Amino acid sequence: MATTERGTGPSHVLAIDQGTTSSRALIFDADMAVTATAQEEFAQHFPRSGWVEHDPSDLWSTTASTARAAIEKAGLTGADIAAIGITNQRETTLVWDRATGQPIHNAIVWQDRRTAAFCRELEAAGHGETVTATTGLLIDPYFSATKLKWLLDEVEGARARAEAGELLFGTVDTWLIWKLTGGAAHVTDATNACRTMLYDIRANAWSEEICTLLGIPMAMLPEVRDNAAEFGETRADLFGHPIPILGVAGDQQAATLGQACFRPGMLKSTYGTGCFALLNTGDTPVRSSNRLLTTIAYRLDGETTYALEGAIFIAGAVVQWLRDGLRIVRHASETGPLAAQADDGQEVILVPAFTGLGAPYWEPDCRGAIFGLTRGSGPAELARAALQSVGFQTRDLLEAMRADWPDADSPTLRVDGGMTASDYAMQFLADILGAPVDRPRMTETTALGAAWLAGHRAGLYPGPEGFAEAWRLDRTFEPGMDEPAREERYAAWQRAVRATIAS
Ligand SMILES: Nc1ncnc2c1ncn2[C@@H]1O[C@H](COP(=O)(O)OP(=O)(O)O)[C@@H](O)[C@H]1O
Ligand SMILES: O=P(O)(O)OC[C@H](O)CO
Repeated sequence: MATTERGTGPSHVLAIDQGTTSSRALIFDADMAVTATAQEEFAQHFPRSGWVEHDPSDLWSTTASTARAAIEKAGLTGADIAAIGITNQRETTLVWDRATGQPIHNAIVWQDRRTAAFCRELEAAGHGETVTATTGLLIDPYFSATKLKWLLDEVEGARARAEAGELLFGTVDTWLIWKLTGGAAHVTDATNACRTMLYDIRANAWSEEICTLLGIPMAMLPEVRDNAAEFGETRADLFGHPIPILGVAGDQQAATLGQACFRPGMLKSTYGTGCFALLNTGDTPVRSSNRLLTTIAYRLDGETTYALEGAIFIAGAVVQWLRDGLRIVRHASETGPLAAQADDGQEVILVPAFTGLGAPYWEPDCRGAIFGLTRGSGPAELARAALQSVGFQTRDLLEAMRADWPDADSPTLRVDGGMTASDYAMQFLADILGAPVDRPRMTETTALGAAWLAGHRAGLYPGPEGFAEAWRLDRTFEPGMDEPAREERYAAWQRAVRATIAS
């Protein structure tokens, strides 16, 4: 067993980060430093156009095996782990049998658009106001509620079994906790609950009104806890020792915590497959007039802190498209140097609406477009347009945030996620925002946020203030573009988006 500097008790934290394309596990030591990591990708299932599913057993097996691998790589055993923190892809929807633990269907992933027509019906029937006033969200297939309704309607016998109390609903955190605890706990946290479109973010309770509207039996919903709380204990046989699960948060909220955005006005943006920007608005759930989402940033000791969120569906995914679709690069890291070679005389703009547009447009049916191609346009111009599209989309979000929340004292943007490795993309982001962009040394902020919740609850890690002091800057990207050029470029982007939506 590993010895610890601060005594003989367990002093490490295991963070589980169950994402859209892979499951990861990280071990944090008593100083919140990462000492081991493990990662496994799993299959994506696309049974029809616009449908995206995960096999629940893949989510579980990759989580369990990466957790075991990380503990082993760190030279530890389960007995050295004081607590587990879980963070996860949000909104993805699972239903399983309470008695057998058997899922009734694959998980329906957040990106899945199968309920678009039903969402349009709900909107047309005038339910938009109730949904937004209650949940802070907009009616969209992105959220769990209509996916859950689809499962109850389409899987044979599901509705009757749910009404008889035989079926349980969960987002990915709930499913993993159920499996980790051997079916002893059916729980979630406030940040995951608030992405279901079934949760009243002001009352901090499941909304009976919306459950009734969608025909969701409330008995199948998990109990909702604070982000740092007792979520259950792992089965002893999993890691050779029972370990308490003491922290849970949806991945974007965990990144907000990991970036120590504890004060109102602080803003983070995470660049993974998609991009998610969250602005801390304190104890006020700000209602957006610009089609942003009002969401729970975190709930600690029963106190809720809210955020405005902008969700962009395609960020790093556009780089994957250059690599796997167009095959103009072999590695994501080649895109920045390639973009730097692009011809300044050409203005190629790519609107990457591959799965529609998220905030602030919410156009599920529009598709991507490229503008300004010339005979001389090639890989370099496309790479530049792809990386710049992420900056332009972030500016769209920040413009909407500024309009919704003028109190924001032009905050510095803290960035994280895989795509922040691209200096080119981060510099353009600062240029087009006309504001500095801070990249922390620790870019595993999502896992750090989950680890901090669990470690703080276990008494190992400091409270919010002490944690915020530990945040360390890697590099600030200062804006370099002059204002007329910046505004001209942004106006060209806006024209391109309008044309894409109209086409
Ligand atoms: N050097 C780079 N330049 C541009 N994009 C990058 C670079 N490194 C990684 N990416 C992009 O970052 C994304 C991976 O980030 P990650 O945070 O691991 O995403 P997720 O958690 O959504 O799977 C990929 O889409 C990849 O294309
Ligand atoms: O798994 P990620 O990092 O792509 O994040 C997915 C988001 O939580 C979806 O809302």
